[in-house]
Amino acid sequence: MKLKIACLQMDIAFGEPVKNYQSVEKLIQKASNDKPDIIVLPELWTTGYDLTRLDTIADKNAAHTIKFLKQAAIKYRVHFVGGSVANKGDTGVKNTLLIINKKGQLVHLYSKLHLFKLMDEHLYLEAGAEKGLFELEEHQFAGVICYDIRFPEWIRSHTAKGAEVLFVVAEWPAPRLSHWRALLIARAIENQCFVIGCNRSGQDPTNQFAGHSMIIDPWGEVVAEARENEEILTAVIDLELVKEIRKLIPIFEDRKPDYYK
Ligand SMILES: O=C(O)CCC(=O)C(=O)O
Repeated sequence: MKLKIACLQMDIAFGEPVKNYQSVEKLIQKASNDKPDIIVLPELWTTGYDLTRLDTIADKNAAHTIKFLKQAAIKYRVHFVGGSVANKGDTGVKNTLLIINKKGQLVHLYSKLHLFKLMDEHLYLEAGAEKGLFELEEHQFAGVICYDIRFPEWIRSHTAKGAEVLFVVAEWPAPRLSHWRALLIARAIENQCFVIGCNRSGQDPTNQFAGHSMIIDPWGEVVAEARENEEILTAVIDLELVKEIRKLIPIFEDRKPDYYK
């Protein structure tokens, strides 16, 4: 099955959800001219890293964002890996990835498991407890968030269950661009899966972000890569390639998980 992917590599207005919904609405409309199957948004796209104000600006139960993406999914007949948003629940705020299908149904929610202490996430966010696995069009996919890609065992726990594409939504800072590129390519090669990394561009009061969203095939080849500024990055991926490469070098059959404990 072939899928056209569009990553919305966008700048994010710091702590201004209303502005961000408006710019995302325009970007979705623009991306839709190309008739993508899946639109991907970056991490914390409604608020950015305005952590000290998250409690007031987070979306209660992600309800507003879910409604917004459901309407767009139906209007443009497109699936959303809807980036992550600050999602306020009863016990605190989580950094939650939203998967909405083209019928406008909420398919899955995944909240970031590994909180990034270098950016104080652990002081303002609650970690999630669910996996990032989800199904669209009868195929298995996985979605994770930014720092999660530094935990290959977490990613493997998804691909070992059949995920053929790994979506990574991020606010990855520019000083570690070389890590972003190397880690995404490594995750693609070692898991023999497509990796779609959707990063933000621009800056906030403390960070310059890297951009460089990437679409990587299961052989580790970079199919498409954005530069540092706002851009809609598009590519068609063919899931047959996952099957072919997993057959050529059958790492999932050759694994010895009993020895890895
Ligand atoms: O791991 C890194 O270097 C960046 C992680 C990050 O920025 C995040 O998880 O938000």
